[in-house]
Amino acid sequence: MADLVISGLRKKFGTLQALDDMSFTVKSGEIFGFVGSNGAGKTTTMRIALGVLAADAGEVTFDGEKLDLAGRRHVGYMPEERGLYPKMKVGDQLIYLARLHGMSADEAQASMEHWTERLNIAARRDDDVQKLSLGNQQRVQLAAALVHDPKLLILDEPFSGLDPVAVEVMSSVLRDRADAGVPVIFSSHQLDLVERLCDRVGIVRNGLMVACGTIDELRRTPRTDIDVTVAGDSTGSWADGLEGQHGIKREGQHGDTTRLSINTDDAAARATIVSAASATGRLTQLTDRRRSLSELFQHVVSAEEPETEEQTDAKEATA
Ligand SMILES: Nc1ncnc2c1ncn2[C@@H]1O[C@H](COP(=O)(O)OP(=O)(O)OP(=O)(O)O)[C@@H](O)[C@H]1O
Repeated sequence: MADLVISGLRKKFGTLQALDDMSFTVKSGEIFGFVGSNGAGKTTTMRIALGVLAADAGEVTFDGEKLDLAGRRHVGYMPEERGLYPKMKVGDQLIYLARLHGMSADEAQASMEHWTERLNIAARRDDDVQKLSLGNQQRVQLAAALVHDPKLLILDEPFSGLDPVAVEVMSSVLRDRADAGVPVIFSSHQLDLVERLCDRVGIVRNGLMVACGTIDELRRTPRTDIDVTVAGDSTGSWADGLEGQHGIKREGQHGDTTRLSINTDDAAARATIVSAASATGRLTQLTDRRRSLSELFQHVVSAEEPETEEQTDAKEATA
């Protein structure tokens, strides 16, 4: 299996620990969404995978082999700082990049024609890159990542700044590549898009992968949100102090009907909620809420920082 495996990457910039034991796998044929707050360590991870930056520790393998210079010829990379030659024509530039990666002149020409057509920029082949709109430059940048028929795709925020049509074109290209067996990893802050497109998602915080899996796996957190609507109660206070609840949000009120969202980690809480609600008024709705990726993200990223050993020691010393 041609999987990309990132194991135990560590990277310090001065005193800043940008990556702290970053580990995850992107499987052959899947689209992996790499998300996290600004500065969480996504670009640093991708740069190390590509070899533009050296790690302090850890390794990156592809298809079971350490990803070295030879292996990197088979990677399609879209850097965060876009890297095209502004004064070169789109077609010439793509052919040049394909040739650099070892394609023959005929293969490079055919591949350039294929990708410029697929990405709807065929009419711009003879334009200098600098004359294109930013969105079209981004399409060329994706074509540059694809033109040498890579076996692995690493894309840093490929969707930022694209119009909805371009988003659809890029999404379908990534899905096709994944269907052809290519592992695809991309970073993004567009969580709706990540949720729609990705087979698996990794959420990074402070240089560490803190949650990783399919959206459904990520939803199976120990806690659930239960939406409850009760008629005959205009306060919603019936739920205050219920056993097993970790937070109550008032979602709405209409006349004497109140809707609450109760966050709970207790399997028995549902029964407690039903009996407390029924004792207050008429229970008209009770559903487990499916959290969006955006809600999961907020939950994971804003979770309390685990204490460091030093902090625990300091607390114990002052106790
Ligand atoms: N060359 C560098 N020198 C010093 N610090 C750096 C360097 N590159 C990155 N950093 C720092 O490392 C941390 C991780 O940065 P990184 O660019 O990997 O985050 P990111 O998750 O890609 O963020 P964003 O979503 O904003 O693009 C940040 O605090 C950043 O300021």
